[in-house]
Amino acid sequence: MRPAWHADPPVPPAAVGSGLVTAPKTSLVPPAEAVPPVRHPDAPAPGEPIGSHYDQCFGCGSGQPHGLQLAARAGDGVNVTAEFTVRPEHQGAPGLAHGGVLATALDDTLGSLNWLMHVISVTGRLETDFLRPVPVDTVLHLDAEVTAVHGRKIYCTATGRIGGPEGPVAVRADAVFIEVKIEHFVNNGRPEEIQAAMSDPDQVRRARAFEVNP
Ligand SMILES: CCCCC/C=C\C/C=C\C/C=C\C/C=C\CCCC(=O)SCCNC(=O)CCNC(=O)[C@H](O)C(C)(C)COP(=O)(O)OP(=O)(O)OC[C@H]1O[C@@H](n2cnc3c(N)ncnc32)[C@H](O)[C@@H]1OP(=O)(O)O
Repeated sequence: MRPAWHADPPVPPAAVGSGLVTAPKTSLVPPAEAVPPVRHPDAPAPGEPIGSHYDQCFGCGSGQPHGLQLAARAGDGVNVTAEFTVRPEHQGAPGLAHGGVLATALDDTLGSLNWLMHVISVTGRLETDFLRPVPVDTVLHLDAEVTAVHGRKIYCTATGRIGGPEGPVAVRADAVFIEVKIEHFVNNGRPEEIQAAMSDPDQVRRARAFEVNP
């Protein structure tokens, strides 16, 4: 007799309801009608630290002891640089950074481009290439830039180098971020954290920085 777990006949997969799951993926190559990004007049000056958008952010928040504590600085275009030191808590294999952690470093660096355009956006697609292993204690030198904008879609790219800011590329990513309103967070975040964020004057000031967007 066949064991109970042996399905007969094979069951077809359930229909997926979400349009996003069944829709073709947005290309990471900007369409011909895309326009170059514009540096906002109130963007941080070149070299200025950008600071964290949220102190509990796993990527850049100072309130996350196991987080990446990423420190980004504005570039002179619509670009940023950042450093991340791989710590033992970031391992995937013995002595090596976890790939997901490296993807987080790229993602968060790309997220800090929001401050250069004064647009709030979230990651829609992130495609990552892992080119070299990254040992614990390595400083990952990141840079990210917006390449084009099309409607709410922000096309951007990031690299992470090891052995110095001009060292070999260990990881890279292409991404599409999607512009959202502050309500995206207020309506979707867990109420406890949203309440705490809204009662924190520093957090409110950071969110307000995005309100004026000519
Ligand atoms: C007071 C409280 C304050 C709290 C907040 C504090 C500070 C705020 C300031 C800054 C913080 C901002 C960001 C954080 C920064 C860094 C962290 C690192 C980045 C992240 O870690 S962030 C988290 C991961 N991320 C998500 O959690 C997204 C989940 N997702 C969704 O929430 C929706 O899915 C959404 C909104 C993405 C889209 O939904 P939607 O309904 O608005 O979009 P819609 O369908 O209208 O599409 C419009 C056009 O975007 C294209 N499009 C849509 N989705 C796409 C996709 N996935 N890929 C490629 N293209 C896509 C369509 O194809 C169409 O294109 P077209 O116009 O050409 O037709």
